[in-house]
Amino acid sequence: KASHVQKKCSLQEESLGRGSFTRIFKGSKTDIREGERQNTDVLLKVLDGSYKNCWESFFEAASLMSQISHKHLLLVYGINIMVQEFVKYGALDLFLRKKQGSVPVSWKLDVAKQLACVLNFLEEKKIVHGNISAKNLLLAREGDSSIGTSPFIKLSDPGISVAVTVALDRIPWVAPEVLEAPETWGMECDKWSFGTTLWEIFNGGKAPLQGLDPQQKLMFYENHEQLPSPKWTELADLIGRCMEYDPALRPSSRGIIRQLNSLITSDYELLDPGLSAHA
Ligand SMILES: N#Cc1ccc(Nc2nc(N)cc(-n3cnc(CCO)c3)n2)cc1
Repeated sequence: KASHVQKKCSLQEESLGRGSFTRIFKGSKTDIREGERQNTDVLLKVLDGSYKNCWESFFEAASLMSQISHKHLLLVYGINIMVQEFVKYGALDLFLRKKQGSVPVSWKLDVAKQLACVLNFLEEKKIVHGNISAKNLLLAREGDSSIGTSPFIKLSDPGISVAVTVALDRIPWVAPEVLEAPETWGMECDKWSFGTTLWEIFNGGKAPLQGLDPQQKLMFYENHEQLPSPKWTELADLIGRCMEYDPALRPSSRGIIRQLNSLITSDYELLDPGLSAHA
């Protein structure tokens, strides 16, 4: 198992001065190996915003240095700053927990459909995301039915690949076959995670299998268990089909979109609005 090496870079506020195109800061990185913590002083060179057009050569130089080593050559630990667009309302799981179930079913279905659409896009490009979850769905627009605006989500980067982190803490998002044989996993693993994310969306952003320790989580897969079904049977069916232990039985993204559309047209919410509150 890849040892769970956790890195944290803390950054001193004031800069130590300026390089030609960069600002430099003193920081420290903390590695945790076999449970013990090692602090290392680091120097962070950040490219000046005004020179952003020369970031290619900045990265080229840095990556060249990180590929060779010599006792008189400066060690480059990594090029580890990713700059993302700031998404206004942040991660969906936290948003749903804050909203405490006051989010209408139609809002949740809209978000589920948007995720199914981007899943379909990735499937057509033959790209496996590998880390679909509510915490990796970012809410760019809150959506307010009273003024007729709908939510808008953005799927975040997969982050560190599953193989690197201890996949156990990714249960029940990581597909079972990925734990079995990481090299065999393919498109279907994103369908499994889609099912888990659907479950999160309709359970107020609660983390599934919370409180289970890694051993118990492993048993959940060993015993081919399923997450507790939501009351809405059509939704439970869709989640169950996505979280099939046999990858070949999981629906295609087009199948998922079709089934979601049929959910939307069903008059579930009209039946008894009270019901949908806790769907
Ligand atoms: N209160 C608040 C609040 C917090 C954050 C954002 N915005 C934003 N933009 C991004 N590009 C990425 C993330 N982000 C959040 N959690 C993760 C890790 C899990 O994916 C990534 N958050 C907006 C509002």
